[in-house]
Amino acid sequence: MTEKILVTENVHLYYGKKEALHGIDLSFKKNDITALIGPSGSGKSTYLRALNRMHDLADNVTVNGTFMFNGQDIYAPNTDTVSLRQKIGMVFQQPNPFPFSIYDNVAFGLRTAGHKDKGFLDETVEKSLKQAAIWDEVKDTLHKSALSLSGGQQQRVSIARALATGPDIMLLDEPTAALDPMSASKVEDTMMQLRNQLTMIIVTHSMAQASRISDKTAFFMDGNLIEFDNTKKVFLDPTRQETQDYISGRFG
Ligand SMILES: Nc1ncnc2c1ncn2[C@@H]1O[C@H](COP(=O)(O)OP(=O)(O)OP(=O)(O)O)[C@@H](O)[C@H]1O
Repeated sequence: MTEKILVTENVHLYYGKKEALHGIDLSFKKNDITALIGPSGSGKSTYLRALNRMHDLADNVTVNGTFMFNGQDIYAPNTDTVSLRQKIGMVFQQPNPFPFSIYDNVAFGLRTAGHKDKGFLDETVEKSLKQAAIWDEVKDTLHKSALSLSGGQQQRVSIARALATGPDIMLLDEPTAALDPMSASKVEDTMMQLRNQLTMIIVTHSMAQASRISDKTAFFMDGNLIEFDNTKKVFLDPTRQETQDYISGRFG
């Protein structure tokens, strides 16, 4: 049996009275990379943000449905959202380092979780920056401000920060969209290197990126999941006409 790390069923989400997701059923296999694709406004980011309860921070959002992470109910009233987000980390479109040093950025989640031991922090910061494929570029400047780095480097530091707390799942919302092509390709390489180490769910507008890096692709339209399958199948032989039209650039 294939192991599903995250199972969502019948997900409905409302912004005020407006229904943005109309009953999404989507499950993720451990260590798969899944691309969420679809036209602007189709609900990809809305769905992604529901997976680690980012909508809790807004007061007009209602989320209904089942969200099970390793058999645990993400929306159970006793869920600690800080530890949830350490296990289901997030990387955003705009690199968002804190105005601290590179080291302090990566150590941030560990310190929040109460880790103080310098040896442990040093080791984990180094390991995370290596995993995010940026160690060689920053190892001599760890105490410089993260804001002094290029956009692509900042994005890899953001990935390292998310990795430091040992997530099982990483949510990435258009992580390369704000970067120049060279930086985008480095961030994409980083994701490829993380393949098999954790489960990744990535929202992307780049069909080329989705087909290059993902195992599975989910196509969203108007708040509905239209098609979900192996990436090759979705791109080469989609079942639904809407998917075909979207990937061939007829709309979106
Ligand atoms: N904070 C919000 N308040 C009200 N409506 C919202 C909010 N955020 C998104 N929406 C609406 O929810 C729907 C889905 O938006 P969402 O951003 O999830 O789409 P998307 O597929 O990620 O789009 P894009 O590719 O442009 O990022 C859209 O109709 C959008 O206008």
